Amino acid sequence: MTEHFDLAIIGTGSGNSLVTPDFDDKRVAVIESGTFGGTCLNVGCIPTKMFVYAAEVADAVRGASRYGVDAEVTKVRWRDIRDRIFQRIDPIAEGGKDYRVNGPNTTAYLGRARFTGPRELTVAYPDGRAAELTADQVVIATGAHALVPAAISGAGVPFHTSDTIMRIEELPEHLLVLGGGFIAAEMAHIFSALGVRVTVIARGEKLLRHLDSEIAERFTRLARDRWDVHTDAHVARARTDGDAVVLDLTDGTSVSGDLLLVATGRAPSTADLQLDMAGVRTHTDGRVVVDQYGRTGVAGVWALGDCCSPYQLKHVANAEARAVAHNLVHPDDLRPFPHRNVPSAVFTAPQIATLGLTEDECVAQHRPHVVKVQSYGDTAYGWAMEDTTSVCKVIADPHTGLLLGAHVMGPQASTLIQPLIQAMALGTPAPVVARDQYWIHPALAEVVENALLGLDLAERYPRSPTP
Ligand SMILES: Cc1cc2nc3c(=O)[nH]c(=O)nc-3n(C[C@H](O)[C@H](O)[C@H](O)COP(=O)(O)OP(=O)(O)OC[C@H]3O[C@@H](n4cnc5c(N)ncnc54)[C@H](O)[C@@H]3O)c2cc1C
Ligand SMILES: NC(=O)c1ccc[n+]([C@@H]2O[C@H](COP(=O)([O-])OP(=O)(O)OC[C@H]3O[C@@H](n4cnc5c(N)ncnc54)[C@H](O)[C@@H]3O)[C@@H](O)[C@H]2O)c1
Repeated sequence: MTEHFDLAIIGTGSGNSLVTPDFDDKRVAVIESGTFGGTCLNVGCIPTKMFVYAAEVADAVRGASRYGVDAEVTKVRWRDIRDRIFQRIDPIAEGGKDYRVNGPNTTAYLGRARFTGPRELTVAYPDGRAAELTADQVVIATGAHALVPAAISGAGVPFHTSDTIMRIEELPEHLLVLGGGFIAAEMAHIFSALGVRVTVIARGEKLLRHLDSEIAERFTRLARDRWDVHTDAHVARARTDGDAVVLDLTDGTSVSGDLLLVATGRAPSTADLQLDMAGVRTHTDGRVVVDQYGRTGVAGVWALGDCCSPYQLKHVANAEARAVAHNLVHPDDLRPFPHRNVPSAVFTAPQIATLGLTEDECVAQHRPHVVKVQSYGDTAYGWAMEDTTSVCKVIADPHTGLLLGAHVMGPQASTLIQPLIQAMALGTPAPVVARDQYWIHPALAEVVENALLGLDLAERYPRSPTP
């Protein structure tokens, strides 16, 4: 029997938040083929950052003697670290599922959805059964999944992705990380801080190539001190040698380790949705085509998050979900996806946060710009930390004083960048941000204050009256 709903949501990551009070007296189908709560909660942002915290504690202990405090890491209890994390997360996912299964206005379909018509779906259950449903409105929120290059998947070698590596039973001695992006940098940090030897194999000439090139270069230099980093490296063949996984590289060298993590990007999970049956179009990379409001072009069919977004970031997926939640019930007052000035952070060591244009992009776009690179080490808190490598780089328009970009690499970068995110969001000129508020002395935030004051803009912005 085909059931009919007011709203059907495919995917319970950010999609789960669409069941707002607006639907209290409506019928909502929530469809999930994996673990309730999606990537961020189960295999993404949250567990990785809980591991990162443990990694930072271990690194702090190792670096303590610099401050005259002798300490050492005598043991890493991997299973305890792992279990602290998942014993907290797993019940949340389970509770989220129960809430939808037993919700007064929700029906949970725990299987894989595909379209059979514009607002018609089949859900295939793991036991082979299937259910049919229709809905007035359907939201595609199916996220993305790890991409594994054919050189690995076709070779029959054992490998992990970020979906599985956080639940392993024992730490390896030597981890190979294929990729040079977000996940590679975060996982290399976690595992090396926990005592694992790490080799990173990246096809670019530097790690984290999406960053401002000065930051990426500085980071790659620091990474080489901690990990065995192979750049410009391409896998010709993957094989096993006893218990070891071996990657033969095209330059004739080989790397070998006892565990392989593949972190080579994530593709939108849209291939098996039969979107053509609904008339929903996709980009060549598989992302659902949507307009600025999340509309697919097929009446009543929407999309949000990693399955359609140019940003694979949870704060963006959540912001898109807030827009779609509004748009579903306000067809005459649509809210756009907030895609301007999207910040991100890589929780590696050192932490990196980024916002807006890179210096290279300013040059390429012929944007007049001024730049200041402020070292943490030139501020009082930086002295306390004995910091020699961390920086806050700000880029501004010399005519308006408005920030064009900000790039912070060092401790607390993801927090330090927040006043710069606010300045860009609110359109506040850099000198105004720097001068028209207090900066607590001698807090680390003085790095940001000094970066802004160091921009060559001062003449245009005389000090405003004391607030
Ligand atoms: C290791 C890792 C670390 C990350 N760290 C961060 C971070 O620190 N900060 C940050 O901003 N972002 C981070 N991200 C990215 C972030 O997790 C994603 O951008 C975000 O979770 C995407 O949310 P979503 O709702 O679009 O998709 P998801 O959360 O992936 O939800 C999609 C859901 O749809 C389900 N599904 C898929 N297809 C079907 C189908 N056909 N039928 C039924 N259900 C289906 C899936 O099982 C999944 O549960 C990280 C990602 C990873 C992998
Ligand atoms: N802190 C965060 O916000 C955070 C953390 C993790 C993941 N994420 C999100 O998840 C996405 C996926 O992460 P990711 O690290 O897998 O992707 P990524 O795009 O950040 O990096 C992919 C890396 O793999 C390399 N690569 C791609 N194809 C390859 C191939 N065939 N062979 C060898 N190398 C190849 C790329 O050159 C790049 O270095 C990120 O783009 C990010 O949006 C965010």
